[in-house]
Amino acid sequence: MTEAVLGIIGGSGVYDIPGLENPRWLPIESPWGQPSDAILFAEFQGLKLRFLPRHGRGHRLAPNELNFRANIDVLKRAGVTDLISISAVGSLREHLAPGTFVLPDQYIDRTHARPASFFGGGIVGHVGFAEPVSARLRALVAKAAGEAGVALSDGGTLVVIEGPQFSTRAESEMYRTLKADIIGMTAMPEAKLAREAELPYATVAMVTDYDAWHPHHEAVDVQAVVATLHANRDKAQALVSAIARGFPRQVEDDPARTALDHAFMTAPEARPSGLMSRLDAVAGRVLGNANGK
Ligand SMILES: CSC[C@H]1O[C@H](OP(=O)(O)O)[C@H](O)[C@@H]1O
Ligand SMILES: Nc1ncnc2[nH]cnc12
Repeated sequence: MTEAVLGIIGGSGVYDIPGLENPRWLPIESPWGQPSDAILFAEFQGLKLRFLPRHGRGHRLAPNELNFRANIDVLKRAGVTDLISISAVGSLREHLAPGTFVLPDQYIDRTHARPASFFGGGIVGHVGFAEPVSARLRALVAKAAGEAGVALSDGGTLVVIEGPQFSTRAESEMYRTLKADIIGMTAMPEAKLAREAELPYATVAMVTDYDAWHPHHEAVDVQAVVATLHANRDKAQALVSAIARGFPRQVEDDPARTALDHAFMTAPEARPSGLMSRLDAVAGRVLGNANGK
């Protein structure tokens, strides 16, 4: 049996997790460049937790400046076995009012200027992504929300835009016609890279605004987002605590853990050794490590 290590990526407004045991911020180096910040190592009732503030402490990095590959790589190096990501999102549906939590089960990727894969440059790999969210993690989060008394809408499609600007009204209306339910700027390529790193992944989204489509609500601005984040801070913390309390202490089966079993096209003898060592944390299980293990 392997011990579970829960990774949490904190989004806008979430730069720390209070109430953890033995917290220590440890910088971790990555061959993929600079991650957003050091990782907060801690425990919670016997569960190992690793927390990374996506935009860095003090919110120094814009969504389009994030080094998503380094972030996923360092979380994997920190021993994370399961990854829950927290995001502030806009609502594209009347019934998803600000303050609502949503657990999307699908994404639409509208980002276009971010490195979105660990593979390429001599090692070609393709992972399946039809079901981008771990159904097991979603069920755990939904159960935790029930226990914490936090209302949560389970399922839905999150469209991810490049940002950092919010959408035009026409774009916002177009995303509604694409059947997207919520809109954000960071779940892609994060979710893709988590899958390539064989990490089960789920987004916990908190609705902060009605984006730009709603006839009776002002178009989104940062002030509105921050106000909703502050007003719902206690709920968000209660949800995170309940997730950690109920999280299994041992690793459970998940299809994401074997995502790389049949992913690589490149013949073993054609794989560049420099790239193999760069992939040691992400894909060492199937590629072997730099020492040829
Ligand atoms: C401050 S609103 C825009 C900003 O908030 C969201 O970030 P995160 O997903 O990290 O919570 C959104 O994606 C944008 O980056
Ligand atoms: N309306 C919106 N669009 C994109 N990202 C967001 N994050 C919070 N609200 C958002």
